[in-house]
Amino acid sequence: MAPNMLTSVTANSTMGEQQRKASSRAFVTFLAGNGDYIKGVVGLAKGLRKTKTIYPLVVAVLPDVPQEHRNILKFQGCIVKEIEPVYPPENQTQFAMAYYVINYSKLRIWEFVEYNKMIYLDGDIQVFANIDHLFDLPDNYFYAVMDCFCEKSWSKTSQYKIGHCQQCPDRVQWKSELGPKPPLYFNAGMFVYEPNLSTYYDLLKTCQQTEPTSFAEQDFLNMYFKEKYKPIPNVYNLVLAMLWRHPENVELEKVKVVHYCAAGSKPWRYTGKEENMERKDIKMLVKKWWEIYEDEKLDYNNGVDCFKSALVEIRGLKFIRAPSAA
Ligand SMILES: O=c1ccn([C@@H]2O[C@H](COP(=O)(O)OP(=O)(O)O[C@H]3O[C@H](CO)[C@H](O)[C@H](O)[C@H]3O)[C@@H](O)[C@H]2O)c(=O)[nH]1
Ligand SMILES: O[C@H]1[C@H](O)[C@@H](O)[C@H](O)[C@@H](O)[C@H]1O
Ligand SMILES: [Mn+2]
Repeated sequence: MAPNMLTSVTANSTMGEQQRKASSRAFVTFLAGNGDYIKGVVGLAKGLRKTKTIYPLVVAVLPDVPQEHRNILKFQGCIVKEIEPVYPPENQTQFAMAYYVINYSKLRIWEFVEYNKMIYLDGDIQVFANIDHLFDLPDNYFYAVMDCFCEKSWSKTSQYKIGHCQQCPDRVQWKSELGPKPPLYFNAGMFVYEPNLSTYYDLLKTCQQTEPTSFAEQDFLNMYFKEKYKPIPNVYNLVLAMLWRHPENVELEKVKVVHYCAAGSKPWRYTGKEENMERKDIKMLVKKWWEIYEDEKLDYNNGVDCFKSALVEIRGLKFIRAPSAA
């Protein structure tokens, strides 16, 4: 007898509850341009599937993402939503990376009010263990992982210049002559938030009244949400530089979410030549990303999965596993 049997069950409250939650929550990522970040997003979609999340992945795409790439995303089960770019006010700022200017467009994800709660993940993130429980954190906060200030990308900041990092605040303490101690600062590659139209309009308005700075929308979001920010453990967004800057703060075997943001660490561009990239732990994490990206079993199976979800949606049907040898 076939191991998987389709069995009709009356929708019970647990299932109804599950479906209600699943339709009001989603992961969301952001894609711009026709370059290779599409690979990151495909890898992320497959990684999330591997964790057996019950939530979909929405991809907010800028108009410059080609149709062919949008089709690949749909084929991977993603919900593709086009957003308009957001431009910051003009000034002379040199962003830490010139392309960070496009990241202001991320502010559009507050507009996705068909969802009550979302988890934003950068395209250069991989999720190795289920994080659905983060959707159950109390509402009205902004949850994210604290950043590290020790890499060269921070060289223009006072923190970097004096050697102060919030990951080990006692090594070099903040100097009061530099002004009041800055509030905790999060990395904006991963956060839990609630879409909301009044927040959305206010974000856009405030953004237009705020001078752009090195870390673009990441600096802006830190400023905007400083009262609502609640740090969560770094297992939910391991910024790779933590491995060599603050190894005492990392328990690698417990890490659920890896952010390949260090220079040279994007798995689809990895050569191993840049500083720190020859490390064993980095090689291992890059390999793990590739194993997910190349695993065909993790591709969204249009034939079977679409059929299953349509039935569950329409008829309240549920799949149960029949005894293997009846
Ligand atoms: O050509 C590009 C460049 C970026 N992205 C998207 O934008 C995200 C952010 O870019 P990076 O991941 O390269 O940026 P970092 O991780 O170095 O940057 C960090 O700082 C940035 C400051 O703008 C953002 O806040 C970003 O989310 C945060 O993780 C990518 O993951 C990807 O989803 C694209 O789609 N195409
Ligand atoms: O957004 C940046 C980026 O990801 C950098 O690579 C990293 O050095 C930073 O800590 C982070 O804030
Ligand atoms: Mn990133």
